[in-house]
Formats: sequence, structure tokens, C-alpha cells
Amino acid sequence: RKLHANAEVDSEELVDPPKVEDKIGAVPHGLSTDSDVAKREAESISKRSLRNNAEKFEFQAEVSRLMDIIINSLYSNKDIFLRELISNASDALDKIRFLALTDKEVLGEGDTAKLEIQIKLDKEKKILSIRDRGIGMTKEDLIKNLGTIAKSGTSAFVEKMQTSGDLNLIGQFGVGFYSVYLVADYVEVISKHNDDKQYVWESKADGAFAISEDTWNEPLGRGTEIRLHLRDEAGEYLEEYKLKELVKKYSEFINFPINIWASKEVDVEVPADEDESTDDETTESSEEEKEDEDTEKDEDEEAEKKPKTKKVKETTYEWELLNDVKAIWLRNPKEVTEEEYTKFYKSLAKDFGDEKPLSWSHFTAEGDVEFKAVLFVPPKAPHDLYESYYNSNKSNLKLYVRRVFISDEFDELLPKYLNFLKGLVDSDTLPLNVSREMLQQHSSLKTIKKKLIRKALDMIRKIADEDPDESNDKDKKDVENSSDDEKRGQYTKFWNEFGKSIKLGIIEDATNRNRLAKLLRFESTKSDGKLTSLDQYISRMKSGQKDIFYITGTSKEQLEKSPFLERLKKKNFEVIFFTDPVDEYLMQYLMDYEDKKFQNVSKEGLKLGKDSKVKELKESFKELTKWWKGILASDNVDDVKISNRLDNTPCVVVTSKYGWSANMERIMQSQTLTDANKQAYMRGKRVLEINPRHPIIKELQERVAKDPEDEGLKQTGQLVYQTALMESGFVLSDPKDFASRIYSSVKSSLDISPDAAVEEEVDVEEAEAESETKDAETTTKDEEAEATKDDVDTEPSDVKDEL
Ligand SMILES: Nc1ncnc2c1ncn2[C@@H]1O[C@H](COP(=O)(O)OP(=O)(O)OP(=O)(O)O)[C@@H](O)[C@H]1O
Repeated sequence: RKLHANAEVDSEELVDPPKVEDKIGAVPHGLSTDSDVAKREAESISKRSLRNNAEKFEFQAEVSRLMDIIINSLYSNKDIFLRELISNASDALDKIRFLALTDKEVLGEGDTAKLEIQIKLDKEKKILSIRDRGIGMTKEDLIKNLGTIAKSGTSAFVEKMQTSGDLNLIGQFGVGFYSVYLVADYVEVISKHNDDKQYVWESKADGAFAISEDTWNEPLGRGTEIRLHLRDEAGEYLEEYKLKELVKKYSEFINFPINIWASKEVDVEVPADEDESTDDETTESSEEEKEDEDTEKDEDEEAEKKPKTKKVKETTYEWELLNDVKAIWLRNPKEVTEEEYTKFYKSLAKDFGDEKPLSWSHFTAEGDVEFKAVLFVPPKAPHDLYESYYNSNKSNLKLYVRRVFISDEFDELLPKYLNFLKGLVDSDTLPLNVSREMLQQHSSLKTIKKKLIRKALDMIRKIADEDPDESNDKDKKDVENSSDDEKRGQYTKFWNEFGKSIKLGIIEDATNRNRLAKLLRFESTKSDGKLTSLDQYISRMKSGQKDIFYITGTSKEQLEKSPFLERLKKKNFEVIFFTDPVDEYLMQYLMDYEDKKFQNVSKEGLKLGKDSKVKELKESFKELTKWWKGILASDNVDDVKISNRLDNTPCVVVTSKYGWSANMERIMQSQTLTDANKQAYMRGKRVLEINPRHPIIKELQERVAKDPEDEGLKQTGQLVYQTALMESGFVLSDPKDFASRIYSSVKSSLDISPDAAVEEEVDVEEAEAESETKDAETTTKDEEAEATKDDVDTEPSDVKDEL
């Protein structure tokens, strides 16, 4: 037999000597019995012949890169692989339990029906195995899931690794399985799905994997066993205590029993040899006997009758349960500690960063529809939160019905804008034995959704309420007493991560618009670089101020200099800065708040209290405004009016109330798919507003009175308008025209004649070419050259072109 085995090793090595053979081929230390040797050889023989027949596949390129990164990683926290495997096992168990709701048969019988996870160690072979009785994988699943189809998260994760390198995030990118290569250099995945035979997937992370039908391992019944052939330096994962510690740390909230094949030292009585009758153990027991004098005699008599025994320590193995499977959401919230919620969040969200969730809400809904739920606000937004926001159905809530996991793809549970929340819902009202599709239509889902939204918004508001930085001056005292520094700045953090979601909520959810508006934060002319809220804005409003003022643009720095703010600032009105493109859409939906209307200060309709002189001014500038409107008729300017918003600037261009603002026009122009017709239609009407106190305007007024037909004056009128357009945030449709006007104006200020022409350029290359041609011609055809000398200036280039 040995010879046979060796022959196999040799022939195999010629073809492709994978590392696994080295491992199996190496003479194991401590082999003791013949049967062990036989077993080992049989194993290696069958593996060898099988591997020869195995189908080989290449990993998809991105997956291969990912594996390279992992296998070469210096990342110190290698522990993470275990929680990823347990989490996959738990998902697989959830899947089979769900199928069993409608078809009990799928569970099988006996041990196969036990929904559990088992961990086993083989110190000698350095193998750590994690087995589940979950749904298992068919051959096709193995090929697709473990190597050939890259998930969207793969490249995102590879990219992230190249910059930040935190492997801890792997589970969030949906590529957790590959973390096995942090500790193993060879991995086998043995899997049995109800619809297929048992297969083995194996890979050394060297760009390829192999799949073979499994004819030599113990049949799994159903499920998956992952065998990690550990690297030498990963020996600690062969220690029971280490694995127990890790399961406690990372997998406490897995809803299936996790058992470890644990060793136990037990005392067993074995027949004692006669000559050993005075060893330590018998001495010990005789000492005990002395304690009870009354029974001493009887015991002596009995001992004489019994054969002599001794106690020895023996190692036995048995399954030891490592987790408490009572679901946290079924417990009374008062009895769950903050630490437990944090740990639960981490395992639920696969977010094993250092940060705690920003907030959570654990509640029971009663009435027509009963359910329990735990919701979390994560500390950070996931990398792809707003990518394909409108196209993906990704929800982060897990739905359970009577403790049975149903799905985490139920987008009926929460509206899209709350997709950043993590959590779960467990309902007793929903039916268990119907398909997901039927469940999706169930009327109770609407009620659940409604309640979840309310609770979610309350939970978010709580972050603000508890944040000392958020309070108005008037209630600062109370908060300071609470001295809760941990909560300080939490709402700003929330806002920076998820503010866009709240804005999308205002746009999409009319029912909760006001609640969401309360959560809105922004900077303003009076917020001192911090975030402020609408309530705080209202508390600072001037007496008699009716509207909430805001302005939109690309950055706060740019907006702060805007001419639209001149008089508002001077008169001490607060103006909100909206600088996110989504704000333009937001303000189309948010019309008012607490009976106050919103007013874009770059649009028509701005009222800053009564201005008694308006009528007079209108009258005295009538001639100028009429003249200007006339010369701008071809520029789509609807009117020229006296402005109430300017101080230092001669004029600005404002848009009509319901048309696009200049900022919106810019946003729409930058969108490739915007329809040009719609652009023209939605473009706000433009009104040139003039500052009657500005010297330029006053001068124009005088000159127009003298000679309204003066061409130079008309040019100046155009130029001032175009400058105002630009300063008001519009993109000039004809920058060339604007530039020409500026240069004419520069000419006149430099006293250059408007007709002064640009000097003709003599092209250097042409000049050289000319002289070369001249030389050639002079040397070859002297007389001709002489005759055509005058034409040389123009001809050579023509000649060249023809050639
Ligand atoms: N124990 C298992 N039983 C059945 N299928 C599994 C098992 N482990 C992995 N798989 C399959 O392989 C796929 C890839 O696993 P991987 O861990 O890389 O990603 P994931 O489970 O989708 O995401 P995550 O990393 O967040 O757990 C899984 O989606 C699943 O289909």
C-alpha cells in the first residue's frame, strides 16, 4: 500500500504538484496505529486520483486580485475569517429553514434536519473545519459563488484595500469568504445541496480552483463544510480556547447553535494493577475515608469485595454549545445592555469597525399588526449608499416571521431614503407558509412600514435631542447638566453621513415631510460655520420677517460673496446656504415650514419690508429701464426693474419664482441626458434688477436721457448685463461675445482706436520654407527665379500642398 501511495505522489508531482499533496504526503508525526496509516493512505490515494480528474477553473480577474491582496496581507487581525464563515453558515441555514416553511421534506431526517453549525479542529493535520447543515451549494453554485462571478463589491473592496487597507470591512463588501486565505494556504469547500451530488471545491489561491465530485469524504447529508488547511503561523486557530473566545466575541448573536468539538479531561476509574495500590490516587481516597469514621468499616468491607481500581485522567470529546440562541429582539429592552446592542449591531450589519451605532430603537408594536423591531443608525454610510439609488431594491432590514428569517430584500419595509438603517423586524401577524412574493403583497406590510418610519424618524431626532451641540441657547443649561460628552457632535456626524437621505426623504415622502424638515441641517449667514436647523432659524428671525431666506450655489465661499445677499446682510436677515445639487430639487418640494414660506433670494418676489421710495424710483428710472429692456429683447430678458436687494453691485439677474434658478440651470446643463427642449421650457424668466444708488446705473440713466440711440451706450448696456449674468451665477451662452465686448471696452480705456487691426504674422516655418525654395530655385533655375521673385511670397505653400 505504501508503495502504491508513493507512486501516486511521484506521478502527481509531474503533472501539477499542488501544495495539498505535500501536506498529505508528508509523514505525519505521531501516527500510531496501523489503521491510522491505512486510513490516511486511502484518503490520499482517492484525493490524488480525484484531483487528476478535477475540473479546473480560473478565478475571475478581480477575485484573483482580491485573493492576492488577502494572502499577502500584513493585516494583523486575522480573526475575522471565522466570523465571516459563521455568518455564511448562518445565512445558509436561514435559507433552508425558509424553504422548509413550505416544504418540510427539504430538511431531511435525523442529524441532517438539525440546523446547526459545527466547528472541529484537527491539530495533527492542522485543519480547522466549519460545517453547517444549511442549504449547501450545487456544483454550479460553487463555481459561480466562489470564484467566477465577481460581485459589485469585489472591485470596490480591492480599491478600498489599496487605499485604506482595513480588511475588517470585508463582510460589508460581500466577499467575506475569501478572508479564509488570511490563515489558510489551501482551502476545501465540501458541499451538498438537495438538488445535486456532493462536491469539493479546492484552491490554493494561486489563480485557479478545482471542483470534483466527492466520493471519499463522509456524506454531509446536506450543507457545507469548509476545511482550512492552516498556515504554519496560524497555529493559534487550532486552540479550542481561541475559537471559543472568537465565537463569543463575533458570533454571539447567530440564531443557530454553534457547537465545537471540545476536548474534556475526565477522571475515569480503571482497574488498578496490584503493585500500584499505594499510588497517590488511592492515598487521596483513603484520606477522604478518614473523615467519616462511622462508615469507614463498611467501606473497607466493600472495597475488599470490589476489584481494585484507580482514577486516571482521560481526554474525551463532545459537542459543546458556544452561544445562547435566544434572539435579542425577544428580550425586554430594559434588560439589554448598551454593549449588547452594539455587538448585535456589528454582527447584524457586518460592521466590525471600532465605532458604535449612532442610535438604536428597540420596540414592540401592538394592535392589528404585531411585531418586534430593532433599528440602528450606523456610524458610517456604506460605500455605495447613493449609487443606483433609484434602481436598486436594497433594503437593510431583515424580515423574520415568528423567529424564522424570511428575507433581507424586502423593500416594502422601509422607503428608499431610509435604506441606510440596519435592523430587523419580526412579525407574528404575517403568515409563515406562503411564498416571498405573496408576503410582499400582504396588507400588514403597509402598517409595519408606517410604524417603522415613525420610529426611525424618532430615533434620528433623538440623536439631535441628546446632542449638547444641537440645543438652542435657551435650553443649554439643562443639557450641560447632563454632561454627556459622548453625545456631543453626534448629530453633525449623522448629518454628514446621511443628510442627503433626509433631503431625499423630504422630496419623496409627503406624509412625513414636516417631520423630516425638522431633521434638516444647513449652514447660513449666521451659523458661524456650524450646522443649524429650521427651528433655530425661526427662533432668530427678525420681527416682521415673514419668509425663510435661502440661496443656492456651488459652495458656501462663493455664495457668501453673492450680490444677492448684500442688502439682506446689511439689514441683518439670515440667509440659508444650500450647496448640494439635491438642494435645488429639495426646495421644489419644501414650500413652507411652520407657516413660513421659503424665498430664494436670487428669485423674484423678495420682500424686505416696506420701501416707501420704490414708486418714486420706478418713475425716475423709467426711461433707463425701458431703454435697457429694449436692447436686451433678443437676450430673453423679460423685464428690467429697480432692485431691493443690492448695495454695492450695479445690477443682478433674477429668475421667476417657479422657473429654474441660475444654479439649477447649471446643474441641468451638466446632465448629459437633459432634453434641450425641456431646458428651454423650464428656464426661469430673467429679470435684470438695477441698483438705483449705484454710480454706473446713475451715469447710464443720464446718458440714456441725452442720447438713447448712442451705439456705444448700447454696447455698454449689453456688457453690464452680461457681467451681471455671470455674477448672478449663470453660465454665459456666448462667452466669445462677452469677451469681445470686454476687449472693446479695454481698448477704449487704453485709448486705442476701435478699428485698430491686429498685426499680420509672418509664419516662421513658411518664411524658412520660402528662403529654402528661394535657394533651390536660385541655384537650379537662376533666370526663372529672377523672373518670379515677386510671386514667391504666396506660391511655395500652394506648391507644398499640391505635393
Ligand atoms: N456555508 C455556505 N453555504 C452555502 N453557501 C455559501 C456558504 N458560504 C458561502 N456561500 C455562498 O458563497 C457566496 C459568497 O460568499 P461570501 O462570504 O464571499 O459573500 P456573501 O456571503 O455574499 O457576503 P458576506 O461576505 O457579506 O458574507 C455567498 O453569497 C453564498 O452564496
